[in-house]
Amino acid sequence: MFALIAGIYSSTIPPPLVFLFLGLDNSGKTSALESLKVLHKAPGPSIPLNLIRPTMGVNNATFAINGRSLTVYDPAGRIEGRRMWGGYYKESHGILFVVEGLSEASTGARLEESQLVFSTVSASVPNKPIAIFVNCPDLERRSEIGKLVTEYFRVSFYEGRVKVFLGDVISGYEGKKEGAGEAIDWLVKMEALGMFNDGDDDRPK
Ligand SMILES: Nc1nc2c(ncn2[C@@H]2O[C@H](COP(=O)(O)OP(=O)(O)OP(=O)(O)O)[C@@H](O)[C@H]2O)c(=O)[nH]1
Ligand SMILES: [Mg+2]
Repeated sequence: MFALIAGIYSSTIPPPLVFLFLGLDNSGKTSALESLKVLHKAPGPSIPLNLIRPTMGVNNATFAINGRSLTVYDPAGRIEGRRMWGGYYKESHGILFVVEGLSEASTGARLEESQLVFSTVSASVPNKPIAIFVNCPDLERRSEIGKLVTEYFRVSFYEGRVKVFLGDVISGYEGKKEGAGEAIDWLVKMEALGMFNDGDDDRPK
């Protein structure tokens, strides 16, 4: 009887959504994750911004947004770490791609490398939503850098599958839904609407 009730109960609870945080090393993936844990009151401690170190391997966290449970994987962004990214594509419902929007990092080789990595990721997951979070603490230059990334990453080419969000991670730590917070809400909404669902049967529904 207990097994029957437990079975009925578990069949009414949707499995967690899975989101993958990608982007170059030092772009702010782990900071974004930790700020989202604060914003959404995730169980357990969150790491303060000044104690976050480069990721070796993969971080993960599970928390809820509007009652829907979600799991985030946050792998290392270094070149060696990028090799493991592909192992998470299939089970992911969407991707949050972080671009470092510091003035000096948003031009030249770093932006070029970020765009190249982004285009490889978007080609590898052709039917899943990708939120680009431009992590730009410089409020005055934020919209200019956001426009630059939008054009350079050819966001309009993706016809709604890719969307840019501007902000920094401090706002999440302060409980404000801006940048990464809005990006993750958009990913949840895209999944709820069944947008860009590639019908991958192995992925949790
Ligand atoms: N002040 C400030 N510092 C930030 C912000 N975002 C990231 N940082 C800092 O930037 C550094 C790199 O951030 P991480 O979150 O470790 O970057 P990552 O993308 O996870 O890097 P890897 O783990 O190496 O792939 C950390 O020292 C953060 O404290 C921000 O919005 N404001
Ligand atoms: Mg990290």
